Amino acid sequence: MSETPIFALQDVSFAYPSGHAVLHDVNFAFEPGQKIGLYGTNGSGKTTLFHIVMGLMAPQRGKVLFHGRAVRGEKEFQALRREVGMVLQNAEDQLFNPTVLDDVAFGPLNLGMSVDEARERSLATLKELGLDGFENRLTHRLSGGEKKLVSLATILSMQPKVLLLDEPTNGLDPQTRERIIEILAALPTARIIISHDWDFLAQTTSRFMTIKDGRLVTDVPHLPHRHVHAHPLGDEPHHHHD
Ligand SMILES: Nc1ncnc2c1ncn2[C@@H]1O[C@H](COP(=O)(O)OP(=O)(O)OP(=O)(O)O)[C@@H](O)[C@H]1O
Repeated sequence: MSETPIFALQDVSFAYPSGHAVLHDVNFAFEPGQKIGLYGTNGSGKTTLFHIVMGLMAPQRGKVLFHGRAVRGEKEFQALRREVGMVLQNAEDQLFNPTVLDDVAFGPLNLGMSVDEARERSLATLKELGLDGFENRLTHRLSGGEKKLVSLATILSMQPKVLLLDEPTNGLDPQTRERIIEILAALPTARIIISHDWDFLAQTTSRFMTIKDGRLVTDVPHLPHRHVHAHPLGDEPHHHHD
């Protein structure tokens, strides 16, 4: 192996306190530069996997590695979260400040930037996402699509090495979905994207993986766009716009 994975899961098993077992013996190493689409039926454990990587949930067995070393405790997970940014499924959960600028600058300030630097970084990020002039908008008054784009901005403003995106097109109007595709297709940042939107994944990632019966299946071929409807696996992701 040439480069140490940015993060890895080693023999990870997870069950909820209710006893509901979700992940069994998951082994996975995220190599620099990878762009992975993660699909799987509802409730298969995709979001749970993200939460374990971020240190928001602790597995009963196994560990999370960061640059090859086991992550122990909240302080070490904070270091991981400086390089791995998660965009939550529900934008409302990501936005908690009165204005867009406050939300987008929150991460950079947290990373230790000065107020001026954080402001500059935030304005540049908003501009890249086509959100010029949004800085003083009130977050709670934004449309659903605008909230989604701003929630992406709150993570991109920290310039993470890896993006974890949880169903980023879910519930979006077609225009915003297209904008998210354009943004992610142009962005070099490594990523894992959870989605049921096969066409979206084909345009924003270069390989697939899935969770089946608690096991992570990583050797899923990434088919060319035109073969979207001829996927050999039984449970191909479907489009849904609910
Ligand atoms: N706090 C919890 N307590 C008990 N069970 C939970 C809890 N959170 C999630 N689960 C269950 O664990 C399983 C995995 O959930 P998870 O959210 O990881 O699935 P997912 O693959 O992301 O699904 P979806 O596509 O619906 O978001 C589901 O059956 C879910 O109901």
